[in-house]
Amino acid sequence: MDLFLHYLRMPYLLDGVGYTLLITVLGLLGGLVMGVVLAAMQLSRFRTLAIMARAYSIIFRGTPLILQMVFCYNALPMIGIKLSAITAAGLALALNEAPFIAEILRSNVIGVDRGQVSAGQALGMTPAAIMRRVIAPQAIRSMVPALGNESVSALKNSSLASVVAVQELTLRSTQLASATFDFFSIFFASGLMYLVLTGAIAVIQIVVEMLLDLDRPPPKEQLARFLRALLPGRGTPAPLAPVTPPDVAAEILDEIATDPLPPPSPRSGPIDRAARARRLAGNNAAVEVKQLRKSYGSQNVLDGIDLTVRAGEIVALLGPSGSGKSTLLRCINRLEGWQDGTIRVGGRFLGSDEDGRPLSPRVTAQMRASVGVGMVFQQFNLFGHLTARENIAGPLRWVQGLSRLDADRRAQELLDRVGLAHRADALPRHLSGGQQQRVAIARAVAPGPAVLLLDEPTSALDPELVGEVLEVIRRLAVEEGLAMIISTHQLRFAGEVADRIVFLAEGTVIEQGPAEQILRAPSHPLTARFLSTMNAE
Ligand SMILES: Nc1ncnc2c1ncn2[C@@H]1O[C@H](COP(=O)(O)OP(=O)(O)OP(=O)(O)O)[C@@H](O)[C@H]1O
Repeated sequence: MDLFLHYLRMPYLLDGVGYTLLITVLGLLGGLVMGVVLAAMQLSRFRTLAIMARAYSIIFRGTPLILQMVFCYNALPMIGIKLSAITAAGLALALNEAPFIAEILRSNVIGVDRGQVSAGQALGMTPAAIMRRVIAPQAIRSMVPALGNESVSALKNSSLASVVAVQELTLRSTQLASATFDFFSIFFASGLMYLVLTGAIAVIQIVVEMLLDLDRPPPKEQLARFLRALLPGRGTPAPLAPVTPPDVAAEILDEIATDPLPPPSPRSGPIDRAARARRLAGNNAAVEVKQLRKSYGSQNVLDGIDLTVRAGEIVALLGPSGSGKSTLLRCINRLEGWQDGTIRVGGRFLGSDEDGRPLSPRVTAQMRASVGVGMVFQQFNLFGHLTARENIAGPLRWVQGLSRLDADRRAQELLDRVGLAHRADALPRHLSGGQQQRVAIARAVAPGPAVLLLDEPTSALDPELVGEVLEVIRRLAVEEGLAMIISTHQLRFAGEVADRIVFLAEGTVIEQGPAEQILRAPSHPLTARFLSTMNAE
């Protein structure tokens, strides 16, 4: 035991720990920088960059680290690059770690829900803003455990630096053991030193995970949890965690509790359809679709669509599943490209110049914001790491440039109008589907768009939640006089709010006209069949 303690304190071995740490840090930092570059190359739109990054990964993941160390130390001098043993070992470790770290980064980036990316685009966020505000914060949270693993593995791999005579812990332990024949005590002591280092990495990982935990309890509770994690089974026994965490309980209570909408504004009342139609006829076109053709491979999805929606007009898109309603809405917002035809929103070609040449994603995003087109998605697509308030206020700051105070004020006002002021600090996953969609509608309306596109906003909801969402659409969009194109299967709602119904089948408009007329007396047999099926359900 004395010998073991003696080796534990021995400066010769402790210096070895220093070298081990130095190589590990060099390898991890270098690997992280190169990993970010490799991941960016693989995710880039340029195929050549992606292929180069992939080739690098194949080479450096597929060859042993020990060979890479020898190569950096012994072969590089032949082409005039002479490195010290420590630098060569650090470089080799970095070159080897880079593809592994790149894969961790890449898989976590592509793992972020694509719907949130579409929502960011629809809000006018540039690709860089989406990466910084939406993807990175969520990807970083989920990559911490894998990076923790990678750090431990790098620390252990640093022992291979002994092959180029770096005086790290393993080399010094073996040298000492060969000289003293005290194998057991020396290797036991150096093993414990490695354990302390990997334990430190585990502690750092726990702390980072706790700091990034979105459901983080107050700091006091956090400290207690940290101590419990550090000292399992020591000290006062921790009270049993409640079976139902407070947030989940709040969520369940919230589902049960009614959160009534505020009373409707005095503006809502019976509509004089004829007067409204006359007024709308004189308005400018908010959306103009001409001869739009879109196909996925050999499948024609939109086949020569013509559609004009005037400012303030509400158009309901009806049609069987697969008729192309969502695709049409996504094309209007330039979330999709198309093969032929033109689309103007607010008189401008969204995403292309006057000659039809496509603009960059960044310029398209800025155009979306300046034209004023918002979108509500079937799957809500709220940013999962942000509270209800931040989901609304964030884009107002990042895209519209509002101050934090003004953005928060506007978000709170809208949450109030959709009856969710009391849930402003809740994360999307703690809200019911109906509540999430109400926040999503408030978020789309917040910048004051001229055109609002709604892609089956109630079809992912349980029947009892549909009514509250339709009521919010009525209050926030209909009463505000936005031009609206809503794809829906809610015939009654369409009849109540839409000025016009456009019926789509197999990518073509087969019938359109005043909502009342289409719903009461459709002229096309396909429309009639669709309506009778829907009414029967
Ligand atoms: N990214 C895609 N790749 C290939 N095919 C697609 C893609 N998106 C849509 N489609 C196809 O295009 C057609 C139209 O789809 P779309 O979602 O626009 O229809 P929809 O009328 O909105 O249907 P639903 O009411 O079920 O949502 C479908 O046949 C669908 O399979």
